[in-house]
Amino acid sequence: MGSVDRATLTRGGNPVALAASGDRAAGAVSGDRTGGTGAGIRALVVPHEERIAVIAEEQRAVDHAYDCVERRRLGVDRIRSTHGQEHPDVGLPFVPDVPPEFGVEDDLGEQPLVFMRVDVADDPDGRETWRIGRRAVRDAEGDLVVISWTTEQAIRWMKARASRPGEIRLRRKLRLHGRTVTDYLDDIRPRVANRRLQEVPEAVSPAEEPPGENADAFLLADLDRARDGLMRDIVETIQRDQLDLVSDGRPGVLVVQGGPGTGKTAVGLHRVVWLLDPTNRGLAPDDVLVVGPHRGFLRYVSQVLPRLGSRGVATVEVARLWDGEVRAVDTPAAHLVKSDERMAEVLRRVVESGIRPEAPASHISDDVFSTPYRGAALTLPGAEIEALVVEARDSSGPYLVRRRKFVDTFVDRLLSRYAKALPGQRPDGALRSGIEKHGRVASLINAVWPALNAETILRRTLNDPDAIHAAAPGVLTEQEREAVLRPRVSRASEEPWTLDDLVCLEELRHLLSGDEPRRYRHIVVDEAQDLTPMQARSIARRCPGGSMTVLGDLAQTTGARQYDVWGRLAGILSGRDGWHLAELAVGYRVPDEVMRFAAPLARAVSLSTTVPVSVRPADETSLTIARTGPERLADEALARALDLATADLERSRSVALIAPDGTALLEELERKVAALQGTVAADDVPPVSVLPATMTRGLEFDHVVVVEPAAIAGQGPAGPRRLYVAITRCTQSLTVVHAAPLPELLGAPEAPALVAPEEPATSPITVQNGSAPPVPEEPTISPLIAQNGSAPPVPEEPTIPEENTTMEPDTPATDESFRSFVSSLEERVGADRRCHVHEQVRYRLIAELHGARLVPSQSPLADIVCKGPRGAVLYEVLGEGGHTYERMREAVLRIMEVEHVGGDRAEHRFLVLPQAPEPAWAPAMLTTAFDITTIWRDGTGWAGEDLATALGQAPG
Ligand SMILES: Nc1ncnc2c1ncn2[C@@H]1O[C@H](COP(=O)(O)OP(=O)(O)OP(=O)(O)O)[C@@H](O)[C@H]1O
Repeated sequence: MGSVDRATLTRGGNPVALAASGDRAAGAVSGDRTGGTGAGIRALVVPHEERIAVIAEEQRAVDHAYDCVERRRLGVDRIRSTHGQEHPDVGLPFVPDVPPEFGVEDDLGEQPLVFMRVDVADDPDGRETWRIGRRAVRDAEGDLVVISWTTEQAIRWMKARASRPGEIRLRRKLRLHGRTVTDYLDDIRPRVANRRLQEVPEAVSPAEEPPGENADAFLLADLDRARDGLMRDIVETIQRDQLDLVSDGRPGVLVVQGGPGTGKTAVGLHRVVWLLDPTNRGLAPDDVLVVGPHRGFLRYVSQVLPRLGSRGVATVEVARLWDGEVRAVDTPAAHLVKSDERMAEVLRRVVESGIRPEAPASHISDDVFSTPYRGAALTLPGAEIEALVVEARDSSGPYLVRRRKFVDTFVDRLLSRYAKALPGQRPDGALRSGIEKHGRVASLINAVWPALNAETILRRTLNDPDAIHAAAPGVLTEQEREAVLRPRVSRASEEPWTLDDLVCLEELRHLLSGDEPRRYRHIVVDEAQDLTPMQARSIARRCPGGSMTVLGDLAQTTGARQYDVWGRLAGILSGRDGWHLAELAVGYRVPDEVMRFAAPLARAVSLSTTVPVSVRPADETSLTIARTGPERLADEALARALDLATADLERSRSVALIAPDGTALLEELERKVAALQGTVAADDVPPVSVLPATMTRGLEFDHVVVVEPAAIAGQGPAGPRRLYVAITRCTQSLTVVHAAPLPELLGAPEAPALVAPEEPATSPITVQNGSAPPVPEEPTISPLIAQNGSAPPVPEEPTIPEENTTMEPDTPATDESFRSFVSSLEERVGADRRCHVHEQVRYRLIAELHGARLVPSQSPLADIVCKGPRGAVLYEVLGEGGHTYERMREAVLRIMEVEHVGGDRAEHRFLVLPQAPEPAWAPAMLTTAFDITTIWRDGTGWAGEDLATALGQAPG
């Protein structure tokens, strides 16, 4: 037997590495590092020559694919040259798979053309082996050599589970460096062991692996690569749940909720490519619009679509969707009113109030409008004019279209009376037009139905208290009306238009003339949690078909407005096909340690969202908290950023310094970095960016240094959410440098397990270089963090109201043993809550109960208690692996202990499991024996007995 290169581990039944050649990919694999359960470990020993032979075979196939590309390129060049300079591309439509702008190699950049091989049994096309790549490639006979990853067939194969491979006999992931195959990984293999492979029988659970559990060596290596400030596509390592959303074929709006780094942006961009594929929706590039939060974000994602072969898709920064220049910023109060969809009603009323059916007295005498005109009179009774106005007003259509209707009928009536009075006159177009332009006629028209423009109306609404007060009754409160008023400026050109004003102006143009902005067949909106309702209305107008992909995270809202659930925004955005919500729950960016550090803050800022489980292995260098004096903040942060930027000798690592917006600290950092960059040659400039916290949405860096988080969190109601965004931008490490105490939800100063009050926390800066003054009063850094940078255990969640806790413990203070019992129980409950799965399930249920308009609460002992329409309910939640009978029995005991301490028994008691129980008879057993009911997570919903009671639904 040949030499052994690498063993393969399986997680959840999937082999995760095979025969890697000692590079980082395979080196990254271990059951522990990927957080796996260790179940089903299969050792697979691959002889060296076997590996060489496989790589050689794959290399031949890859070379052939590139040869075909080259052949096609020559063919295209030939066609172009035969059609002359003027119409070089006229014959190209007849060449299969030619991208709109030919040049596959250039489009791909460094990305490999081919990344997967699939062998199938009983293939209807009569072939056994297929290769999947970023583009389709055909050979000289027109046969497919590589199929595009976007085809239905490729997606089905990429999504297949190792435990249910279907027709797949072999699925081989390929790793290439340029055009060279360097490695491969077979994650579905022939069932019959190859005679050259020796397989140790596996003990694999047939249960499907939870999301993220199939993280393989290629994925982990990919996540570890240095970030150069530009996003890359993820087709080679895309995960099943992500691919499901990319290829979701349902009509309507698809809302993708997901915590930081769960791949929402990646999913949105890959979905665009999927939609453009002629075998899927076949949209043209200019049918699609991608809306991003800011220019930096658009730059960051700019390479992804071209690399995937999709050029010509418009991308736009959200604020640029509306015509006009933003000259000012609204006060928070004005912003909240003007961006609310009630503003659309106010504007509608302002516009309609322009129509005044009763002609003013100056135009009417003796109830008749009459004016001399070329030897006769133009006359019409006032009542008739009023009827014409009312009729046009009550018809459908925009203001100016209805005005035209009125003008036409009014002039027609004048004309016909006039023609009768002067029989020699021909009622032709010239006469008609003359009558319409006649001064008194035009003046009456303008008096009853003025020709308005959007700017004039909005200025009046915002400057004139009478206008807004007249339009707002029943829609805006007195205070809200006051909030939008601003002093009048004398010239329209000086009006301080804000972004919300520009959105209102578009709404007004729509009301006035029916003006439609450019329309698209599909719109992707990223960071959509920050859209205002008025912006959402306007975006919906751009997509009358209601086909959109809406990506966001409610916990990352950085604007003044926060949505508890997606329903409100999605309802505005969607059309007749409605909307669907999907959630991504696995994080691919942020290291586990940093995510845990951020988790309490995430839960505090949005109860309804799931904190992602990080697929990136824990690493004790991922998190550093450092305290220094206020005068040294900038220097200390910069020193740390530079250290990080230059620490990795093998590759350049990107670093972001994130500071509170609009502060002297931010300016100081910007100045210092600019000065530094001015002093070194371009090649030596460390890749350090300085960013205000509000400009970090959607971005990522290898290392992030967040400076003075308390100041970020303190910047208005959105501050804590901005801080959450800032601390979740890193792929390698987060450093927090602070002078002020850390915000409670980060440092958790009062969490007893973390703080040793008698021991002043030591700043690592002080310890390391002695440069910072000691800060003896520092109460916020846990010794745990200061010593090893690891994240604290998740502290007790303080945000859920405690009222309604019918089973609040009532400890008899005199009974020492009872107290010890209670504290041991609390400890066990606390330990459970440090399990991600436990907390995911628990918060999901809490969100569900809030959705049912109940007020769930928790205590140090009870996971959830809730007074529902069917009485008080106590829930005991189980974490990872909690679906076994043994764990369920333990949980029953826990319920009894909790009730014993509370001295009360709930009317309903539920066990809440993360997945379906095994064995299936367990719930019935527990109901019969203990009167405890079991429910569990089932995909994105719930299953089990008596769900109506469990989910707080009213009887009947
Ligand atoms: N399946 C995957 N394989 C490799 N990398 C992935 C995968 N999924 C996501 N990533 C990487 O994780 C990082 C985060 O992805 P992305 O920016 O799409 O997340 P997000 O959910 O939009 O994050 P945020 O909400 O913080 O903006 C990116 O570097 C992306 O390339």
